Amino acid sequence: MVDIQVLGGPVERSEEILTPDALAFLGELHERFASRRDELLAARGARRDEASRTGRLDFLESTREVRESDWQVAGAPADLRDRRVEITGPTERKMAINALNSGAKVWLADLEDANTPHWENVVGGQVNLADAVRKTIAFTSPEGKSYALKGDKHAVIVMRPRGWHLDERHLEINGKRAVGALVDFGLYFFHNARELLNRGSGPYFYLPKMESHLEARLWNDVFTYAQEARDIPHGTTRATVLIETIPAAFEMEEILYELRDHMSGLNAGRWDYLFSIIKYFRDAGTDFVLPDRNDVTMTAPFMRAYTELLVRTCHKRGAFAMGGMAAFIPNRRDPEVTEKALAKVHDDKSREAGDGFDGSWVAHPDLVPICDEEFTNVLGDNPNQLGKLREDVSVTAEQLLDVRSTPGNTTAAGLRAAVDVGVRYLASWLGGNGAAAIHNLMEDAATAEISRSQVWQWVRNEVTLDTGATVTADLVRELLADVRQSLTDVVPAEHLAPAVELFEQVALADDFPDFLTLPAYERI
Ligand SMILES: CC(=O)SCCNC(=O)CCNC(=O)[C@H](O)C(C)(C)COP(=O)(O)OP(=O)(O)OC[C@H]1O[C@@H](n2cnc3c(N)ncnc32)[C@H](O)[C@@H]1OP(=O)(O)O
Ligand SMILES: O=CC(=O)O
Ligand SMILES: [Mg+2]
Repeated sequence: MVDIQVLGGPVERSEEILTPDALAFLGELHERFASRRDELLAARGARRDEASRTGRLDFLESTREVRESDWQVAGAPADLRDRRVEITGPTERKMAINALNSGAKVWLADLEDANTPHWENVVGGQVNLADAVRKTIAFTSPEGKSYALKGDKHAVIVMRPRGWHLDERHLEINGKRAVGALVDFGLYFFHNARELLNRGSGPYFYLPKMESHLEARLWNDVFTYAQEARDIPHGTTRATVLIETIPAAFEMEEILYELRDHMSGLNAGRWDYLFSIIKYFRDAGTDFVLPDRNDVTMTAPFMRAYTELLVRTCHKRGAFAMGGMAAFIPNRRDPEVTEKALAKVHDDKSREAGDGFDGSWVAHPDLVPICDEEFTNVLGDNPNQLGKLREDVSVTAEQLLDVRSTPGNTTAAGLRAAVDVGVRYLASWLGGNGAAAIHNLMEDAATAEISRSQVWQWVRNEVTLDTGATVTADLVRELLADVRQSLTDVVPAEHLAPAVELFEQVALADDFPDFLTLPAYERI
């Protein structure tokens, strides 16, 4: 008998989500899969240490057969054949309605990078998703503005659960914290899979931050079990996997293969990818030092290698290739900011469409028409460009790892920006907002990881700035004090002090903390 304890406080309508049957389903998932999750997390560390020591990663010899044999992933379900524009965002009620009404083909309903896993967000997000699936979702803002779904065409919901590394401490299963990914997946699947199928859609997921095909195999086994247990036809659950860690870039084909019955595509999650490179090669010396974050664009040679390989690999296997997030966001009160953001997003989406991606992401409803236009320019009447095989592309391990050729500078302004943005974002995250507009850019857990890991990397490598100063822990502490002072009237006091402490912890610890959300979670 599985012992399940709900330790989280009351959340409105939680009794509709945390039903005895739903909790029993979570218990079954944990009995079958939680220990495998633990083993896979342990394996990550060993591989990372080796890569960090040698500065090398390569395609796996043990899976050569998978790369060289002939196979295809399952065909796309009808409502995922055209994914030219996808809007991402947290599952907060008003934003959920705005996303569904935005004109995007897909809403990536995010319980991950854009979400603080406060218990209210975890359970409240599931309430909102259940209403969104049933199209009953409505909301009245404190100012009295009413929100409801408009018309009869809404974005298809693709939910993103937490990555494998995060636990859910408000649920204990057999005396241990629950696995965040299984909680998010399990509750959504339990309450919505059948309903979605009855409505001509299905339980669709974005799967984040995986580091190997064995982690994809675990997801595939979870899907297979969940379908059997809930009497849902095999293969109706679908995954789009984010290739957003450097080891996963070496296992794209293997990941597609593991999930082939449930596969929808791969996505180029550029922000976590950059973070992962810093993390993986943290002790591999100056060859992996990245310049200022703003200098690292998608045209850097190693980023071109990654995205080109992703399109080539997906289309060879019949899977969708999905583009990533340009962080520039419009500001309805500032036309100049908006004009700049629209131009940047045009460029980004135009390059992705030209490269062969089948669609891409935007962070804001006002960007939906830009992405739509750029993809429609290339797709015309076709729903996707799976037929564009990109046989011209051939990418080597050296090209994927060629960080050294990235043009850019390491500047004092870049260092200060990393500290400033990192602290502001952590304060927002602690306050319950996992996505925030900061200096006209979208910031979320992935971009914040870059800020803090870049500071860590520059200290570790004693990087010289444009001013001639060397980056040291003391210099960063001085900056942190200065940034803290400058934010006293900007950031609520209750979040500022913990955000500063947390930033210092994740940017200056001797041993690189794996994820900033791990220590941050202990503070909420
Ligand atoms: C690296 C990655 O993983 S990227 C994916 C994860 N990140 C995300 O999903 C971030 C998504 N974007 C957002 O969360 C938001 O756009 C933010 C936080 C960056 C900016 O939000 P705001 O400051 O509220 O923007 P703004 O004031 O311009 O919003 C205008 C309207 O658009 C809505 N809106 C803005 N972004 C979104 C969105 N992504 N989805 C739905 N509605 C949105 C707002 O709710 C607001 O609605 P209202 O007029 O009815 O009040
Ligand atoms: O999840 C997306 C990313 O860029 O990270
Ligand atoms: Mg990410």
